Amino acid sequence: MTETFTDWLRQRSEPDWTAVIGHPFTQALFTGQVPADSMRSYLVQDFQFVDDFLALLGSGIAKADRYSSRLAIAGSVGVVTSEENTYFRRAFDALGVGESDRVRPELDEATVAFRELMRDANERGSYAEVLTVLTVAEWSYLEWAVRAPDALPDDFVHSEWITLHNNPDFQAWVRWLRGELDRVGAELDERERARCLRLFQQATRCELDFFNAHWP
Ligand SMILES: Cc1ncc(C[n+]2csc(CCO)c2C)c(N)n1
Repeated sequence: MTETFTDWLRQRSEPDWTAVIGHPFTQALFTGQVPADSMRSYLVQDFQFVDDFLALLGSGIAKADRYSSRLAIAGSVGVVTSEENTYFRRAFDALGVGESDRVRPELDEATVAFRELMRDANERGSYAEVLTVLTVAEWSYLEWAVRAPDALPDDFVHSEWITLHNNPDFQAWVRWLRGELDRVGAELDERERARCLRLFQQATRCELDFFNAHWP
């Protein structure tokens, strides 16, 4: 049996990985039972997270080793800057989020930690390291979202946050990201693989802390 690089990374990031993809915040989301205050603080912080994530996608485009990879990453940039963006605006309107919390909220500790990890990968990381952080963020979100039941909550703030992360285009993007990291990972030496593993574990921990920060 051949284990892929991304399987290897995930297996060594337990128990945190499983804690992220079955987090009570996501369970409550499935039934529309995340309290409005938690949903508001989570989305306000996540909007700031997405800003750094977008910068990291740019770093991936710059560092990619071939044209087809740059194109694939550029395609996902379009998603972050269109659909994702209107979701945040509409959700902020529905939740009564004021202008300052949309533009420059006070950042939680968990948001700052994640931002620092992403900025570090952006400024100093190799292509493989950038892909590692992107893969944790996208793959973990796909994994919780595909666990959603068929019947979604009525409130779009809850239901669209689920469908943004389990729709076929998003699944294809995560499949591409994993395949890309598997391809690049196969060429790495032991030291570089170990660096990716450390980053994968740290990013998974950041995901867990991010949910925990908005869950009582
Ligand atoms: C803490 C946190 N981790 C991961 C994601 C997932 N994610 C980050 S940017 C983006 C846009 C699509 O590529 C998606 C789905 C998130 N939103 N918040």
